[in-house]
Amino acid sequence: MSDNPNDQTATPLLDKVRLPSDLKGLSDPELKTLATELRAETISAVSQTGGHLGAGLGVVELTVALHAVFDAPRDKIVWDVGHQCYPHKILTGRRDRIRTLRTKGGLSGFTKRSESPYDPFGAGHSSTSISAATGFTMGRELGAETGDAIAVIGDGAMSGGMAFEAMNHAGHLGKRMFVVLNDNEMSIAPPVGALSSYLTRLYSEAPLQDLKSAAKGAVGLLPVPFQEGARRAKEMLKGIAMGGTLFEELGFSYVGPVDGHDLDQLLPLLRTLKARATGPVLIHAVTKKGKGYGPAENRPDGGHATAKFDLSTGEQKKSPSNAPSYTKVFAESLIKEAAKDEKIVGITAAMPDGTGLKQFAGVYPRRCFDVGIAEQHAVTFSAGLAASGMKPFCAIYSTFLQRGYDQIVHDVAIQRLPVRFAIDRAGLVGADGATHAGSFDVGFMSSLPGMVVMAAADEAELVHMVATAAAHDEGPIAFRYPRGEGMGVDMPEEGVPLEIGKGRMIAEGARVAILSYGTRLAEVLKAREALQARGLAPTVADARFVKPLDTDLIDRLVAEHEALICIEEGAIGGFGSHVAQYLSDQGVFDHGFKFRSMVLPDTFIDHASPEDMYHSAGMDAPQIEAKVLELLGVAVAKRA
Ligand SMILES: Cc1ncc(C[n+]2csc(CCOP(=O)(O)OP(=O)(O)O)c2C)c(N)n1
Ligand SMILES: CC(=O)[C@@H](O)[C@H](O)COP(=O)(O)O
Ligand SMILES: [Mg+2]
Repeated sequence: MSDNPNDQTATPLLDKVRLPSDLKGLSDPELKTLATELRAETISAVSQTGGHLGAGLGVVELTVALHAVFDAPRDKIVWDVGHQCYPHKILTGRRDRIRTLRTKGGLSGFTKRSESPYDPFGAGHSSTSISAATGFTMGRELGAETGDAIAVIGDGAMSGGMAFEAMNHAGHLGKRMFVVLNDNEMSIAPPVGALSSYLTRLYSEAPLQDLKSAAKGAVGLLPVPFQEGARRAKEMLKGIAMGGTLFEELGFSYVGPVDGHDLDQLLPLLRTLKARATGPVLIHAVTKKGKGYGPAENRPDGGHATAKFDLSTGEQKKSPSNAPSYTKVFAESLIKEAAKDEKIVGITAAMPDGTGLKQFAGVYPRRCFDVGIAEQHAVTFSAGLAASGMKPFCAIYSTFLQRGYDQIVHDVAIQRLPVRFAIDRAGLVGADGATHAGSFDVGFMSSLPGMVVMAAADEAELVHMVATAAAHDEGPIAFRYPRGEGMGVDMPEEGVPLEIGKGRMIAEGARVAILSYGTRLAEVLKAREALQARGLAPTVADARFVKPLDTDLIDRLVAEHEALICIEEGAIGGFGSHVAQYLSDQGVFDHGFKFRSMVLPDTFIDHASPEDMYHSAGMDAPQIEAKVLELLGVAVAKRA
């Protein structure tokens, strides 16, 4: 990168690499140097962009080894979650754009098929890679023009149910494919449960430096005619032990544990496997999250995600906050409610920090459960708790709750069990992009009979919604709130349960009424101010509930206005659709009443700042103002 030979970020070898094919001519010592440069480049890039750092640093050597040995894009390297793929992006023709990561128009922070042929499968959510790799494998068996499939999956992701479903199937199919288990003994938080202890046991009982047992079982991978070659392979497999009964029972040959930072082990191992493996193989690589960058290694989460930071100190450049985050407000409110009711418990699926339940666990450790990356289990576990008489608050990001939908329908809603769903990261989340957008929960929760569904317009409302959920024992209830800071409103001392199914009037106006659901209310009020300056101030109300709908409020808005606009941070099929259904049932449209519903467009919106994303969705204050003017037939000059 730099011409200065003293510059620690000088990357002379990496500068010569544009595509994985450029690695083929490099010697093993050169590949080691390349790994050092790749790590430096990754750290330098993320210091300028922010993003997922620790996971990528943990797979630098694996990335180099996989690209040196396999032939992407014909061979399909499938990164689980995809948050560790920045070094892979640098080696696959995207280095020139790596400093655009997660920004508008820039590279995605995850693998993405539309971005590169070297990303054979997109991700963002966990535990999908083995299923996808099995699909590629069977495609090849059925004649598709594709090479080997290699899933690279972390120990956290491996604990997700899908990973086991896929291992079970792939083992049964018995076809040649590879799973690299990248075991850094970390999820975002410390990993949960028996699988984690099992993996640790595998390498504590067969330490990495155990050379004798290393090559022993590798012969088992090989077809009989290759036994002679196998003896030579043994030599190459130094440092590798055999074990992993669990994986073997599932039908995989287990190879490992191997030091995932040692190219002297990784390269010969992968070369041998590539040359000789006949069935499904699991390679257990032991790595360190944040490897090679002190500030990341020393963080309790291995530097999982970071804001932009100072390269020399690792100090993050976070903008000062003006208000508490919604997550914090949720956690503090739940702690207060739990002090009054010992039946309240918290459930998170591997996101104790992200959902604020770590704070709750600090006060009520016995009443908080991290179930690991297992959203389906989290929902049904909550249902079981509710059936036992407890009051579970199941706190899951909107996007990850999608994975537990059948459980919400079948285990919670049909049985009318009072599970409280705290739906964080509702709406557009910004840099994580479309895979992490919380766009669909309003629709999928509100379509369920008996489900009470709320959205907080600000952080004070959230406090009351936590209290409402705590008090609601009649059936399931959900409340949603966005990522990031609140509005900076005055906070109540204590939450007061809201009347179920009742909204609130915010500002009286004339001709047009805007009924807002969720935190777009702030933009609506900005639009109202602009319209007021034109003498056209609309009425503004906050629906609070999509289910049950406040039909009294809607009736009043219809009776007193010539037009109604609904707005929400969600996709088609949510709040606006419920209101439209109600108005249609009432025959309101028969009399020419004007109605508009402002929802997210029917498209997946790419990563950008949340403000940019809402602008491209047509949902910021000037766009709301324009919608009102259009409804009133007031002509205005087109905005850029
Ligand atoms: C379905 C789903 N739930 C939760 C997450 C949030 N998440 C992203 S990465 C991660 C930890 C993954 O741990 P691991 O697979 O061990 O990878 P590492 O970060 O340690 O490399 C979690 C919980 C997710 N992406 N998808
Ligand atoms: C990769 C992943 O799924 C998580 O790390 C996610 O990016 C966290 O999002 P928040 O930053 O909103 O907690
Ligand atoms: Mg891990």
